[in-house]
Amino acid sequence: MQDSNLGPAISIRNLSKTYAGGKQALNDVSFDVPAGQIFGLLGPNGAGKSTLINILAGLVNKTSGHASIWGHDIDADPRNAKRAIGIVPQEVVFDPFFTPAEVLENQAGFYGVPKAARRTLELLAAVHLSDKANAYSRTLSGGMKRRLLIAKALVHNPPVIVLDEPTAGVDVELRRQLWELVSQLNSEGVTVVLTTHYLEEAEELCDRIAIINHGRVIADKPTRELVNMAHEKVVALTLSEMVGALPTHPAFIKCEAEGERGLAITYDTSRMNAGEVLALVQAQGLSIIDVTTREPDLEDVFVSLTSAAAG
Ligand SMILES: Nc1ncnc2c1ncn2[C@@H]1O[C@H](COP(=O)(O)OP(=O)(O)OP(=O)(O)O)[C@@H](O)[C@H]1O
Repeated sequence: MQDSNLGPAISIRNLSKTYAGGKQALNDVSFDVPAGQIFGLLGPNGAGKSTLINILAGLVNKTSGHASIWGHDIDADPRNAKRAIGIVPQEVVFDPFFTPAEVLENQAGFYGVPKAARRTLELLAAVHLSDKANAYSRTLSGGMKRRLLIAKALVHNPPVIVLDEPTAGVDVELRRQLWELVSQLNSEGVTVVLTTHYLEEAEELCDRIAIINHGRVIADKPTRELVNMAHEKVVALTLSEMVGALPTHPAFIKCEAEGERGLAITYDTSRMNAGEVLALVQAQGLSIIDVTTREPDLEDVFVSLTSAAAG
């Protein structure tokens, strides 16, 4: 059973990692993963996400700083820190001659889970693999293997699981299934950390998101707040006649003609609202016959934050 923990599920303080060749993969990283949440760790390729996960998993040694999992410091109490976390790796690695039930039994044995406390059939049911319990792993589809990996990470009943790019390269249907599985686990009380390249996935699933870039944390906020950081919106207008001179205003970030009678205005939402944009366009003598707007999304924020940090 899980021991109780009143603090964050994961706490990371001033964590740095420089690899033997001199590459600094993490530079003074600090953040908390609140217990009970789905937490997204985002960043471009090479940002340091895998390094961070591998440190938590005990597979890579940090250079300096501290990390604790469910209240257990990874240096002072590595045994309990490891027992508190289940890692779902990016790559699917199974012995093809074991069956899903055997894969889970072997993993339970590895963690020293007594036979009576094992949950093999329950876990297979949770990942919708009951009917494959005794099939060879090599006969499973890619999606089934990914689900089996999740069950494998759960055999020791960890309060925290980390999924490294769980939906990389999977089709839309399987992605939806995995999202449901993650949400279901979370609703049962498991804290979930996931890394992903799909911003839509992070926006849909995660309560909170940290963005890491060049080994540094450049944002760490509730998802809603992060998305609202994009102070840009677009109104697309269809005008009754050809656009001559494009309308201008200091709060317009961009104004572009689209086709013969279209106009796309990107404006600063901290300075005006859509109604004011329309009024300004009309005041410049243009007659509007249709309007659509586009909400900012996580991608807008991600691009602006990571490109700002690169500059
Ligand atoms: N074992 C290693 N030895 C030397 N450098 C490494 C090692 N592992 C990773 N790096 C370097 O550290 C940096 C961070 O890599 P890391 O794999 O943590 O990034 P990532 O954010 O997980 O990227 P990706 O999304 O591509 O997996 C990269 O520049 C990478 O080349």
